[in-house]
Amino acid sequence: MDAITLTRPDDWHLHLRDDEALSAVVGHTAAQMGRAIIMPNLTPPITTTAQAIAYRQRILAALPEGSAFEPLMTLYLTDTTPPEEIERAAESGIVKAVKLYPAGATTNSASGVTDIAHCDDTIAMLASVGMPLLVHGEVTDHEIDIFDREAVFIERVMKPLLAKHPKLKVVFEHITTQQAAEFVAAAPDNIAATITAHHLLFNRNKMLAGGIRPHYYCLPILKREQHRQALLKAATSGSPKFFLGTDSAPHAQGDKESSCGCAGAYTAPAAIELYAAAFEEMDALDKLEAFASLNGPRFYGLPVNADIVTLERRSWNLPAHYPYTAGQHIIPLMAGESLAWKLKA
Ligand SMILES: NC(=O)N[C@@H](CC(=O)O)C(=O)O
Ligand SMILES: [Zn+2]
Ligand SMILES: [Zn+2]
Repeated sequence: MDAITLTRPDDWHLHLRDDEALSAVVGHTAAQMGRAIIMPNLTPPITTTAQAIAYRQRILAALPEGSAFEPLMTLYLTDTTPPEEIERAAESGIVKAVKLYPAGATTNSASGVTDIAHCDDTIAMLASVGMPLLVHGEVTDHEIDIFDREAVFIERVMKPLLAKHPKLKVVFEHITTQQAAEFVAAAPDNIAATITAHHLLFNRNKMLAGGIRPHYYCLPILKREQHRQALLKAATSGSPKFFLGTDSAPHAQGDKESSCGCAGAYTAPAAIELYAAAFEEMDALDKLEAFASLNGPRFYGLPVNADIVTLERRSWNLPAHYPYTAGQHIIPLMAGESLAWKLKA
C-alpha cells in the first residue's frame, strides 16, 4: 500500500497557547486537521464563555490565509464555576466542552479543581445540557508515585464521579495506562478517551534510557511497554470510544531543556504521520480513519469533515526545530528523525 485516503481528521485535544506562540503553531494543526478541541489552560485560564469567544477570534485571526480550520472551544472548570456559566456555554454554540484539571496536576493547572465535590451542581448542569467533561485524569497527591497517578485517579475520582452523574459525557483525556484503556472499554457509551501519538509510539525508555530526553517528558508521563501495548490495542480495536487527541503542547526549547523542564510534547507538525506509524506497527492502517476522523465527531455529536486527505508512503525527516516566540525555537517530537508516511499537501 503506497497511499491511504481518509476523511480529514480532527484533533480532540490540542494546546495552541496565545499571542506569538499561537501564531507560531496554529498553522501546523490547520494544515492537517479540520477542527480541534482547544485546551483552555492559558494564563489566566479561559473560564468564561466570553473569554472563549474572544480566544476563538484570536485563533481565527492567527490562521494562515484561506484556512478552513475550525477551533472548538472549551472552558476551564474551577471550584467556583457557576452552573449558569454552563448554560451560557451551551447556548453560545461555540463552547463544546468543559475541562477538569485537578489543581496542580499539570501545566497551568494552579486554578484547577481542588475537590470535585465543589463542582457538583456545575457538573450536574453539564450532564443536563449534554456537554462533555474532559478530564486530565491524574491524582495530585504527593504520596502517589507519578507512574501510578492515572490508575489511582480511576478509583478515587473517576468511578465516584460517574456513580454520582451516570449520564455525564466524559472524555478521559490522553490515557496512558492499561487500567484506563480497560476502564473506558468496559464503561457505558457516554465514556470515551483520547490517545496521543506519543503514548502509542513510545514507552518510558525513550525518555530515560541512555540519557534524559526532555522533549519526551509530558503529562501523564510515558509508561511501561505493557501500557503502550494496551493503548495500541484500544486505538486499533475499532471501538468508537477511542479517538485522536494529540495533546500537542508547545513549550519553548529553553523551557524544556532546563533543570526543571516543562511537561508537553510538540507533535502538531507531524500529527497524522505519527499516528500512521503507530497504526502501521499494529498492521491496522485500515482502522486509522475511524480513530482519526469518525469516532470523535460521533461522540461530540458533530458531522464528520466533508473533505479528504491522502497519506503517501514517502520517507521524510522532521525538522530539527521550528521558530517559536522571539529568540526561541520549538523542538518537535522526533526532531530530525524519519517517518514513513507523509500527508500530501
Ligand atoms: N500534556 C502536557 O504535558 N502538558 C500540557 C498540559 C496537559 O495536557 O496536561 C501543557 O499545557 O503543556
Ligand atoms: Zn492534561
Ligand atoms: Zn493537554
